[in-house]
Amino acid sequence: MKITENAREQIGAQLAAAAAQALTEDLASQPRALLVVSGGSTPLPFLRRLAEQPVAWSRVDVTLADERWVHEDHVDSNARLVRETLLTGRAAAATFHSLITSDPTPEQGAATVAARLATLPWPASLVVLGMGNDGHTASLFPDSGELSLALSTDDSVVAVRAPSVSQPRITLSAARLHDARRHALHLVGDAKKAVLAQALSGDDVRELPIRAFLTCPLTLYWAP
Ligand SMILES: O=C1O[C@H](COP(=O)(O)O)[C@@H](O)[C@H](O)[C@H]1O
Repeated sequence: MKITENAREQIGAQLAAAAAQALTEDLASQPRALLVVSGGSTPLPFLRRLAEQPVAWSRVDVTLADERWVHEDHVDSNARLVRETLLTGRAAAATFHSLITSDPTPEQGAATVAARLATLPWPASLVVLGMGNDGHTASLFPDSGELSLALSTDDSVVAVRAPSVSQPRITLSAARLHDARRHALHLVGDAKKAVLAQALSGDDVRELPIRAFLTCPLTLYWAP
């Protein structure tokens, strides 16, 4: 295994241990706990490791920070990623809440998804955010016409279209993503480290939407 792969496995394992601890702590004083995870490529080692953790998974709800509006068996589906990595082994007992409906567009499905999310035990025990090289997190894209709405609305979810991505998306709003006891930012690679440094040195959220979460407080899990 290469050194970077090893470091990425290790940081994924550290985040998995922290997520398990957060869920276990909260489950000691509440009947159910909620975990919000991100999609994309970065979370794979984290989700695989988390699936092995000893948590009372039958009392855990899991949902996503955002989703591409594709069928759940599509290669780009974040739900598929969660089902194939996290919802295996011990964590198969968790209850997953998808951000997708059978509606043809996220605009048509958003109300159904919001109603689904309203049944979950907020605040989440942990929201795990990722970040793209353009500073987007969840589906809060700098070039999206819906960015201002997603940053300001009290609604749970927002349908998003952005020139930089091919598929329509649905994202938890900034307000909903803030509604957690703990936040983690999971990044790999020097390019993302540089974007984070840039985000920390300015304050225009529309330029780098990750800035909306830098004061959560946010625990950084980074590997080269
Ligand atoms: O599109 C997305 O991108 C970011 C980062 O993805 P990665 O592949 O670079 O890890 C992710 O956090 C977000 O949830 C996802 O939908």
